[in-house]
Amino acid sequence: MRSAVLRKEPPPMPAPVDSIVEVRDISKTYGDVEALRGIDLDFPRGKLTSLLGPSGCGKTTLLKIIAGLIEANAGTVTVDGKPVSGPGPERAFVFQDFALMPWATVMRNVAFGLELRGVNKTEREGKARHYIGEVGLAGFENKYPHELSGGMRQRVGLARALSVDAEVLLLDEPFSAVDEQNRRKFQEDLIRLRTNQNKTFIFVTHSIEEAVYISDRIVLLSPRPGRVSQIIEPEIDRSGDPERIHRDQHYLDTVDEIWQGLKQYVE
Ligand SMILES: Nc1ncnc2c1ncn2[C@@H]1O[C@H](COP(=O)(O)OP(=O)(O)OP(=O)(O)O)[C@@H](O)[C@H]1O
Repeated sequence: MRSAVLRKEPPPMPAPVDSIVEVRDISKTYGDVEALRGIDLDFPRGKLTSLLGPSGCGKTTLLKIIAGLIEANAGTVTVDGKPVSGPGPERAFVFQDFALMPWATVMRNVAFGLELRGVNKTEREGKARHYIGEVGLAGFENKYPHELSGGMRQRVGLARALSVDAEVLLLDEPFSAVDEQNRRKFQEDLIRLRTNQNKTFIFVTHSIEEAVYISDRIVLLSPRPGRVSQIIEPEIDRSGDPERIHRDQHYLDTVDEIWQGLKQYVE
């Protein structure tokens, strides 16, 4: 006799996430200030993850620990399974203030990372020219930083990070110093670059709208000491007109959901 018991199929195994950066139990204090406590995070390869949270929750600190620019008090960061003990060629940091050399042209600034690695002039300038084009600065190769707008200087910083072929790009509020128009334009460029270049981006921002608009995944940190409070995957369809996306109900609902979670921390 056949059993009457209906057996349920076991649930399908979730697809394994291919993480390029793994953060395990990271804590950081500055003197008496506890900035981060017990951070565990995986950053999927080829995706853009934003770190979002109230001012002072340790977003920049976490980014700099991943970059190897500052040391954690406890915990580990690995990139492709290798422990981070300082800056490395597989990671590039785009600074908030662009950190350009004022006495050097756009070309030299963009090629500088390659120059430091001993790449010959023809090769490094070829590569730099390609990325200058990718970030929309073709024709500005021989200009100096003071001849460029804030938005353009920021693009130079991004082109420099792209040209060293780092797999992971770490961006610390790259849009904070530019006007709204440039910000929108750059967000779109970043979405395009993420798709075309297949790089992993880790991005610090203050803006919920920006995080939802550009991110595959958003990590919400709680107020100091920063801990992971929520991970959101906005799943926005970015194929259409950016204006339409900004009015899309799913986009607006996601922004609101994050705001509801964050507003308790804002006086
Ligand atoms: N070098 C430092 N020395 C002492 N305290 C520091 C240092 N750097 C950061 N802090 C403190 O650690 C905490 C976390 O700073 P961090 O800049 O990482 O936060 P954040 O979330 O990026 O802030 P914001 O959103 O305001 O840029 C803050 O309270 C900050 O004042």
